[in-house]
Amino acid sequence: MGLWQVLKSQFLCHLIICYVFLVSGLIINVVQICTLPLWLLNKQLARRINVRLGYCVSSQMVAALEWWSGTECTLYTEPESYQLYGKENAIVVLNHRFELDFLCGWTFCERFGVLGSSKVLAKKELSYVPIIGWMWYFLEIVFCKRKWEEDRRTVAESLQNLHDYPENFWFLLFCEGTRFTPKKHQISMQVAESKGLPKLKYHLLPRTKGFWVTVQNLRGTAAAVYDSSLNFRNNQTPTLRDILNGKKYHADLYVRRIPLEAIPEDEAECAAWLHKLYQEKDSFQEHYTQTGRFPGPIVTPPRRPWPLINWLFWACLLLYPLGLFLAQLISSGSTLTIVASVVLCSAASFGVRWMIGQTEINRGSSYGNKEVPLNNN
Ligand SMILES: CCCCC/C=C\C/C=C\CCCCCCCC(=O)SCCNC(=O)CCNC(=O)[C@H](O)C(C)(C)COP(=O)(O)OP(=O)(O)OC[C@H]1O[C@@H](n2cnc3c(N)ncnc32)[C@H](O)[C@@H]1OP(=O)(O)O
Ligand SMILES: CCCCCCCCCCCCCCCCCC(=O)OC[C@@H](O)COP(=O)(O)O
Repeated sequence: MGLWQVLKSQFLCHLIICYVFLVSGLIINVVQICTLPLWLLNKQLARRINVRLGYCVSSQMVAALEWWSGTECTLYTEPESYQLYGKENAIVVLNHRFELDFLCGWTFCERFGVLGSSKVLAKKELSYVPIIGWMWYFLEIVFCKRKWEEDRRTVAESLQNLHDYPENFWFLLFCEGTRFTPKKHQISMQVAESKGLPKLKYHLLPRTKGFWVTVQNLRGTAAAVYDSSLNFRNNQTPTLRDILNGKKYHADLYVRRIPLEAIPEDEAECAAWLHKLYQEKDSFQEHYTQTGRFPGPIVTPPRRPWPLINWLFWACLLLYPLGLFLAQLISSGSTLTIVASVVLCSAASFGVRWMIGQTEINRGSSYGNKEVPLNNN
């Protein structure tokens, strides 16, 4: 192991990265709150400002993946489709198997210039996560409770608000609704069987209602669905902790562009279309398992320097006052101040651990884990 690699695994480095993320994130949350009056005066300007503020936060995590861990991301797609990425609004359908799938998604958003404006249909619980969750309110992220009776109205309304969004965006949908575990897979395949649908090997059975409501409400706003399949080389399943430790991975992403007009408007037909899509996605994963690659040509966009520059900017801004504060703290010799600082640091460290825990599959929700009465035809 080289010296640089040893350095990356040091707790002090993680402390610095987390400190910069935490403090800059909270500053950005405060600035976002300050943009509230602007929403009344000039909504489009407020949105554009928030896109850039959001970028300052999300791109720090992208920088950790691309520059700190050095993870490589390869894109398999048709060159004609590649020309359009980042230049139109799109609905992205991605498999949900990895703790880092959202971060790989963000990386591609960054490379195509839509990171600040990227959106997702996210579970409501994520809106309470400090910094990221709070930031998402201002980025008009669509939250759902995963209870269709409650979601059908709120999700449709939030999607309608995106009609006049001033920047190109990608709207991410994890149609599986939860991350893959063997138990959730087993239960969802029982549901598939009860519905007379073919079994999937690499995916959970997709939930079709969110997809239908998204497509219907973004017709005229989004031009296409990007059917995306992610995998990591050598069967690896990286975690956010691995990335903080500077471990390098190689992600492969396969994207097919499907014009939105190709998707049926009728709810039942749209559901059938999505089930067929997931059967195709399953065959792409099988191809990957057999051959170690996805079908189609490779056209990988290079990583860009902006996430690193953004991180360096915040690091310079925030590490200097921290150094001054620590020097003063030590020279003051006040036990009370020292104890108060230690308590504050411990609370912050606990907070970061909790946030990282949100990305871990073994701390995931029980959604899709419960046996359902199988009375569907
Ligand atoms: C190109 C690179 C990528 C670019 C990336 C772009 C942008 C990045 C932006 C941000 C990144 C941040 C990422 C953050 C990640 C956060 C993601 C999440 O939070 S995922 C969880 C929330 N999202 C979803 O759940 C979406 C999918 N769900 C739905 O669509 C649901 O329908 C719903 C709208 C949420 C409603 O939920 P509900 O539970 O009420 O679902 P249903 O009504 O659909 O369920 C009943 C239905 O399902 C059948 N059923 C029952 N059990 C199961 C089971 N175990 N598996 C499958 N199906 C099941 C049941 O029979 C009913 O069937 P039917 O519909 O026929 O009646
Ligand atoms: C620069 C790097 C600094 C690192 C410091 C720590 C930062 C921690 C940030 C945490 C950000 C969390 C936001 C995104 C989390 C996405 C997790 C996810 O994918 O959600 C899962 C849901 O889809 C389904 O949930 P389950 O039903 O599987 O349960």
